[in-house]
Amino acid sequence: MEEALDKIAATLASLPPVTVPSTNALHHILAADVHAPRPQPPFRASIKDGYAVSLPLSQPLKVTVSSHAGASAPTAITAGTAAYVTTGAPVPQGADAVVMVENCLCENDILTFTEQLSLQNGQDIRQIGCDVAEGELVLAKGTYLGAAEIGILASCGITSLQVFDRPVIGVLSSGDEILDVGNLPESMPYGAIIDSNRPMLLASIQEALPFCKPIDLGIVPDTEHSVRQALLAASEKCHIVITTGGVSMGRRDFIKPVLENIATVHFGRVLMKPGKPLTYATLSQHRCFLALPGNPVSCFVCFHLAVAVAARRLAGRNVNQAKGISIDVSLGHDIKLDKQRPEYHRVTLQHVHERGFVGTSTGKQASSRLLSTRSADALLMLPKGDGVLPDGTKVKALLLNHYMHSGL
Ligand SMILES: Nc1nc2c(c(=O)[nH]1)N[C@H]1C(S)=C(S)[C@@H](COP(=O)(O)OP(=O)(O)OC[C@H]3O[C@@H](n4cnc5c(N)ncnc54)[C@H](O)[C@@H]3O)O[C@H]1N2
Ligand code: MOO
Repeated sequence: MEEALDKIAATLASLPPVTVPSTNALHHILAADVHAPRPQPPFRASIKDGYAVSLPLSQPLKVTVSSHAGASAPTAITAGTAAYVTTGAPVPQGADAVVMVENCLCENDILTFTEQLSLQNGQDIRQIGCDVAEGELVLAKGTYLGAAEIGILASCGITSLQVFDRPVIGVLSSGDEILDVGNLPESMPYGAIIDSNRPMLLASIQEALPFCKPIDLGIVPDTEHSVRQALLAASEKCHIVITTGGVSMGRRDFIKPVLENIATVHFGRVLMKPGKPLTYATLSQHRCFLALPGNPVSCFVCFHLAVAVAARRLAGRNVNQAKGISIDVSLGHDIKLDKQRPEYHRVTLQHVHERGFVGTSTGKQASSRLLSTRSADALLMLPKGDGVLPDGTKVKALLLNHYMHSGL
């Protein structure tokens, strides 16, 4: 599987940069460094509600100036005078420190102090540029733009910026037996199956890859002609086309032969459980197909492994970041290994004192049993082998909905 993921990461590249208004920048990845056009604060600002004074301190002082947040530049103070200042307000020239109101007594604009004060030069004053210097690099190329970054852009007064275009991912189900859940007949025909893959994958894109745009491509019947037409049409409007079903060895499994005909197939089988028939093909370094097995759980697992890598790569992540985040998890109970294939076992995670993250299996791991994905937080990456891994064994686990900032 590692090799397959490396292949996906190596054959795709970031989509071209586009300019977007910063109000639409959420979930994008920055395509160019952003520098602060002005310092913050842009003027010396008071940290407290109080009185700006010059040093050395004397008393009483005459309060000659009042400076509020948002006011225009206040008049300078001179020896023997002070300025009333609110938090965030400009500190007048001539002032060296601010004394907070709790330490002051002011009657008829005559200011005295309630205790002996030893003030440092600059005390309770934010100097110009102390938060952000003019020209400072505030967001580097490659940064994922979440809520915090949107705030930083606004605080710098940046209204448009260069980001990598968002990958468009189309989801197509295949199979004569597959029915749309929104359009079910009164009585279900014999052999019919409700399409759970498409709703699950469209939701997974929104949940795990919020930087992508999902497109519902519906259901295609099992004929070579319709599969071919559907894939060609989909590839015109999508960067990634996900298909589900029809990718194994059956007589009506047309996805693979069609892909071989219209694209470059890089692999058509992977030693993994579930997901063995996973197939990957490209049209260019910006357009690809990921043909996922029809079994619902295989679909779920292949999405979090293969589709996620492709999407992160197109969205601007480098080869290493595209692979997602795995953490050490301690098994909460014995787990039997598969003799033939490395397995991606669905677990919930709890953080337990002195044990760290403990993984508990979601139960029977059959690739048809979608309940094995219920509430799953991670995929344990189990090696193939004989026997069981005992309770407490440390195993790597891929986080399913992990932290965007540390690698997406
Ligand atoms: N002779 C072999 N047969 C199979 C092999 C093999 O190596 N040799 N591999 C098996 C493995 S592993 C898998 S996984 C499946 C994958 O088969 P397909 O991708 O061709 O999927 P289908 O046959 O179309 O469907 C499999 C299963 O999933 C149900 N399904 C399909 N689409 C949906 C959907 N949208 N929503 C819900 N359920 C869906 C379908 O009804 C079938 O039950 O192949 C094995 N066979
Ligand atoms: O690999 Mo299949 O995906 O066992 O069900």
